[in-house]
Amino acid sequence: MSKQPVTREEALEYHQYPRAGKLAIETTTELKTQEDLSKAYTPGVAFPCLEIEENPENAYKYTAKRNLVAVITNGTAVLGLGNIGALAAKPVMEGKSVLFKKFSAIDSFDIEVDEENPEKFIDVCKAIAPTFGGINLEDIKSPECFEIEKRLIEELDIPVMHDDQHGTAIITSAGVINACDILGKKLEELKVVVVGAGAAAISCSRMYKAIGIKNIIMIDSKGVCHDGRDDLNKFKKEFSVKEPMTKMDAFREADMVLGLSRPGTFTQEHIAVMADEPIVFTLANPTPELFPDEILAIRDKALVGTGRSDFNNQVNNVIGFPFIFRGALDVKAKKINMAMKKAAAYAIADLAKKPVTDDIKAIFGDHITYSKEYIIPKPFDKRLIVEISSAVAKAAVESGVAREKNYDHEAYREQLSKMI
Ligand SMILES: O=C([O-])CC(=O)C(=O)O
Ligand SMILES: [Mg+2]
Repeated sequence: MSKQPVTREEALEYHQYPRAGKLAIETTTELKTQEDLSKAYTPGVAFPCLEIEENPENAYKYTAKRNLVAVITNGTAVLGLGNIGALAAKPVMEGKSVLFKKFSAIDSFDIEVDEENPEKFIDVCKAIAPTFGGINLEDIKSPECFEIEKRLIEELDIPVMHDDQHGTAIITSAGVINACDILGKKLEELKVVVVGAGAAAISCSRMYKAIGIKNIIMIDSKGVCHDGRDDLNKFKKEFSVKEPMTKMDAFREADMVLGLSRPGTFTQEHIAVMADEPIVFTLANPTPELFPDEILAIRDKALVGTGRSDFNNQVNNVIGFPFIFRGALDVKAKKINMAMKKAAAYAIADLAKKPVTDDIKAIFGDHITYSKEYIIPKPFDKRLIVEISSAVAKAAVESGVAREKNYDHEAYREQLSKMI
């Protein structure tokens, strides 16, 4: 049984009115008089141009670069919809831009690049990079996404993050840390089945290892990734198990399944053979691998999370990218590194343990407390920006990737608390 709280008609209407799309551009300076015009445009505009020519750092002072992120895709792996192309990906990218603006006051352009060739795509990103303070890569298929991100990180001096990899890894790490805490399971003893072997799956599995999980079995569209297979790319090989086994074997007594694939890749029969109080994250978007009611019908003690806004435990990268970039931009970080990602994951996990604020209770009801039904903060929690962005900024400063030399943690937290 599937729940469809948002209808197609409602969603289409939302996108069509009051005007087509979800974004517009606004100006930040006055432009009323002839004098304003002379400052904003020629001749006055030449002065900041020359300042920047002399010292590129001045772009952070005289242009919108400092608070501007590009949301870039080529449309090759959009949500769980697959390769729907650059143009059809535009609503998702506009959506990400809206989230940047609403949740962390970051301006962004959505950029849909009709180019599947990784080298050419990298060239496009590098060529437009001067405009931006950061680049959020989105919905680019694997394995190409790994090389694209790696090269851009190496070759650009602004933070570049492929959100489907690291955003998802950070959030699901926070989720699994808290799920284990609540269920009394230990990360080191957890048996985890990862269904899907794309960008998010690989990145989550890497981060799970970094937080102490040892037993991971990865399943792609052909079955369990094991050493006897000759069709695995080097990323899947990182997680291949020694001996062949069936999907059902993989699920037997597993403590957790992380679904990052598409609807129907595992079923109630698989959930039925999992360990006591299984952790089930069905994160395919928009339609999960299995719906929560289908999971709970067969295992009423399961701890369930989806990627969607309409169920408990929304394990979605919206909790991460707006705040991670906020912290990175504010200390003019050159990169987003593992120290910053881990800091974000623990900040998210810790926030869920604190009592929720009245405005969250007003939306979701008084019952919202740290429990199986609430392991991850809600996207509308105003404390997210303070906790995550400050944790990321501090980690950037401490790990030596920040350009900002006078970072004051308490003052920054204070500033963040007034931002949204
Ligand atoms: O857009 C979302 O809800 C999460 C995401 O990045 C994806 O599914 O690709
Ligand atoms: Mg995505």
